[in-house]
Amino acid sequence: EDFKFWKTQPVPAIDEEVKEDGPIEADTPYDQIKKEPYALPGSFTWCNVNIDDKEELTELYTLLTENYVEDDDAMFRFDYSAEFLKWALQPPGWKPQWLAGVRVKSNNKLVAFISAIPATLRVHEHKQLLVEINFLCVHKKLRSKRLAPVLIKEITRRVHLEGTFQALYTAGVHLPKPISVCRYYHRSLNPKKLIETGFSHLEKNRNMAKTIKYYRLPEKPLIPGFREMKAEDVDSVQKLLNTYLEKYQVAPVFSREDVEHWFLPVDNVVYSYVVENENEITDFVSFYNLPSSIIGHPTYKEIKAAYLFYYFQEGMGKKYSTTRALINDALIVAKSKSFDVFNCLNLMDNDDILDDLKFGKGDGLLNYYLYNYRCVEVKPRQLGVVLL
Ligand SMILES: COc1cccc(CC(=N)NC(=O)c2cccnc2OC2CCNCC2)c1
Repeated sequence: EDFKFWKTQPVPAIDEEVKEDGPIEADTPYDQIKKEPYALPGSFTWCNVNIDDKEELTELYTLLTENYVEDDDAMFRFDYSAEFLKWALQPPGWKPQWLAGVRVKSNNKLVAFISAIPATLRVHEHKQLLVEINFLCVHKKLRSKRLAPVLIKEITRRVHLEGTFQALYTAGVHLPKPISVCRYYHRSLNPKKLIETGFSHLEKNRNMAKTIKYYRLPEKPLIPGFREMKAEDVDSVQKLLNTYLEKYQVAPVFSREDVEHWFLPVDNVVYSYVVENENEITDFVSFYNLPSSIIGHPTYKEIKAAYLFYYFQEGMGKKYSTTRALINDALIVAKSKSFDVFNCLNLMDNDDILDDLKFGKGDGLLNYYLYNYRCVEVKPRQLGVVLL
């Protein structure tokens, strides 16, 4: 019945009104942490998915591309690429035992997965070392065997063993208890394909020809000094991004290594740009490549989707660009790289530009959660953390 598992976990009750921030339970002393993995149903066994091994990386890719998150109408499924997964799962401080898989004993088939990566998150004034949980996936044929609770307990145990007791995660489903509830938005770049695949529909009073014109973008970015980020920019980006994110109530704090890993461009994975004028970086914007398979479509197989990642503007950001101009240049570059759609959430300052830049409201919500940490509710525009 409702939230049987979550009622056993250190998270606020669904109807609790959180009044102050803080851990829900104390750190577990090492000698009280279970040293052996949680029991799995008979024919399954735990493994660490070794994504440095090409075959195992492909096994993980295949599990996710066939069984991971779909949209509410089961028309699209995330299709994270193998290169993307390697990037997403091996940031500074990553641990092999935090890429937990479940295999069938008889044929060694990978049938479930969950991951944790380290991060530093500032919650109001408190800097919290925690993990980001992501890619929880159970093969479609093993649903309702109550495997997800076991995966969550096992990754929690493995994270506890490394001395970490808080986590951050997102989900489309409403669980006890979101720290923030965000809406998602889409900006058409290739409206013809999006309409033909059913991702979006023609607005009333706007035929296809008018729709193509409505979403048309320039060939090249408009902001003077807008260029790809490079290694020499890392120090400036780290300083200016961490400073910019201080305006949000909940936001990550990036080390220099974090900035190198998350923002130096990687073909087909992450795209990052800076605005440089008079030898000074004043603006930054990034987006990541997350295509979606189109389930059972005869002609189109994929939606090429870009997802807004982090950005900043120095000072009041009015010197060279506004948030609008900055995201607009990201749209222009994404279009020039043949993305079909540009997605984002209404967090950070995104809400200010959604209408002007012709984003349409998505049909769903993305809930943000903290594990073992009470946090007074955060409005989306006060949230500065973007997960993959
Ligand atoms: C278009 O293909 C889809 C395939 C699967 C699910 C969805 C809807 C959806 N759930 N979208 C989002 O969660 C989303 C929408 C805008 C921006 N970021 C998002 O999610 C990110 C962050 C959380 N992990 C998934 C990727 C769409």
